[in-house]
Amino acid sequence: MTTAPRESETPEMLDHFEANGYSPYLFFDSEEWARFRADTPLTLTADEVHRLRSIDDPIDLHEVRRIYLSLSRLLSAHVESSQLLFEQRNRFLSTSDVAKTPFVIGIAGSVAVGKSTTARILKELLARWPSSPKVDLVTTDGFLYPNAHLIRHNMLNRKGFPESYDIGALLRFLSAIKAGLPNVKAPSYSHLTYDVLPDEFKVIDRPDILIFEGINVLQSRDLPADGKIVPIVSDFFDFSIYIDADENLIHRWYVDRFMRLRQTAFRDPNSYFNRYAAISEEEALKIAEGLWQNTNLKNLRENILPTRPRADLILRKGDNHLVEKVALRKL
Ligand SMILES: Nc1ncnc2c1ncn2[C@@H]1O[C@H](COP(=O)(O)OP(=O)(O)O)[C@@H](O)[C@H]1O
Ligand SMILES: CC(C)(COP(=O)(O)O)[C@@H](O)C(=O)NCCC(=O)O
Repeated sequence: MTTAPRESETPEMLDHFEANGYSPYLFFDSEEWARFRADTPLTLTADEVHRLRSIDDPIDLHEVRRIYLSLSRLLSAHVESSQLLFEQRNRFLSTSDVAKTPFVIGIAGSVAVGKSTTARILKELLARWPSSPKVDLVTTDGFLYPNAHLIRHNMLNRKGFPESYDIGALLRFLSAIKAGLPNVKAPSYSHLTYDVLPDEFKVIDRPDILIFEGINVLQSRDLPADGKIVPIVSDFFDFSIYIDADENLIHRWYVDRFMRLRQTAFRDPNSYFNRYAAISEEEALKIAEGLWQNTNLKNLRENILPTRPRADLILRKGDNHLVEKVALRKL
């Protein structure tokens, strides 16, 4: 049975385009989307999904089958066609000594929406394609300025906002990846110490696919005063995904996760948040609410949500982190 895509959907999904009575997206509910997996094999086990998911993210094998197999199949079509285009271009240039650069997939969305889980599940699914591609995953938090810099510039409470990232370093990293360079270093971040790890790098050595995940990956920059056009992160993407959910749900996920981390990660004396493991539940709730309202929600509204219409694919989650709707950009 074929599914006829609808050209309009709920107003909250893509209000801007809907308001204009047209949309560059096709919309599917999760059951329609699930059918596109066709005969894509399920290559993950329940235990592996359990291991890959973040704390408080209830994703299970059923959700992987329902949502992520279709996504893996779609991405396989995109990667294959980029390979074909690459071969055609080499014929056009009468050359065979240009190496193919990594296919880069960007994953954006709010803090606490579950980007990390999606990125890790995708990485495993893609690496298990019959062609066994080499797949790497890099998160943008490594490109945050160190806390010492944020404190010096009085912006520790702006962590995650555009100015808290070393955007030059981030663009240099992606340029090097897309130039096909070997052994490109990506800086690391620790959620435990809440800071970048000055001497820890991940070496990215010409993977077939690179997944690049972070709240800021679809953001542009203000035009500099000298009027020079500068590249933006998504110029380096071959495909981009935005993980979406109602802000009230993300709010709940953030606060619930904070309260759960209080009983786990925060107990580690090395945790930046260790001081919140010992305070009363009421006080801890106040801290979590403050971080959500003053930093993460503000950032979502001002800098993250406005980038949603740039994505090639939007996964809209409902209660319990389950994807309810999918929007796919028309070609
Ligand atoms: N304070 C913290 N201590 C330990 N782990 C954390 C902390 N905050 C977030 N994490 C973990 O870091 C990862 C990234 O979280 P986040 O940046 O909110 O993005 P997302 O929820 O979209 O993956 C998640 O796996 C989350 O569980
Ligand atoms: C590091 C973050 C900006 C998230 O980056 P992400 O990995 O989601 O791209 C975020 O986890 C964060 O620290 N936000 C600041 C407020 C807070 O402590 O929640």
